Amino acid sequence: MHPLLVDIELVAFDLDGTLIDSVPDLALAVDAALAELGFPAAGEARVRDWVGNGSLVLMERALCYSILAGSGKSDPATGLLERAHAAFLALYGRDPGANTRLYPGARECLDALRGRGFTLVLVTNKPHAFIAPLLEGLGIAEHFSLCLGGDSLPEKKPHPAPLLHVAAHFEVATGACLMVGDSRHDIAAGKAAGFRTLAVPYGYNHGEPVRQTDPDGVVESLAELV
Ligand SMILES: O=C(O)COP(=O)(O)O
Ligand SMILES: [Mg+2]
Repeated sequence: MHPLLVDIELVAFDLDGTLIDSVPDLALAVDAALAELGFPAAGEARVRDWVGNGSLVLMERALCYSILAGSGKSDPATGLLERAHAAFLALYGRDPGANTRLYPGARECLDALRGRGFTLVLVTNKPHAFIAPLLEGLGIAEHFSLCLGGDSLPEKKPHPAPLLHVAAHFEVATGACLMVGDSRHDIAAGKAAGFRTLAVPYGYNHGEPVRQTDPDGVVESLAELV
């Protein structure tokens, strides 16, 4: 077992970029939403760097890019962003898991931790409505005792509120909790909540190495954790 798990009771997992590679489906929905509004596709490589702050910010980044590329302006009107976001939610919601896969090691890690009695929770910035279809499609819904989305509480990561919420809900001291994530928002939220932090370097962190955020540990694969 990884040294970071010593004295840990609860493990909070990020979803996108940590457990699942969801960018293929996110990018399809972003590009389809942009097309509905008359903008050209942004493409998967760009979308990869825009994931991490929830769906509204994702579409804001996509619109800013599209408008900047097309006209030199970078400030989308509020109405346009609302329309783009609504289009994204509808398009992504049709089949959010069609091209989404678990990263190597993720299932083994969840199975092993669950088997050893850890409380597992999911804390993602993704809208809550998409969590169940994705987890059920991948066969990992039963592993989690609680799932929070980016719209479950007034604040989302990097704010510590979702992590403080899960620690309080299960009556576990924050020092006995570990946050596992791929982005600076996960590590910042974990540190601010008093959790131990573990980063995976293969996910989405706005194009920068997540090691720069000084997590307590880094694993190349979640299998290393167990
Ligand atoms: O939806 C996002 O922006 C990111 O979701 P995550 O918190 O699971 O990485
Ligand atoms: Mg993530």
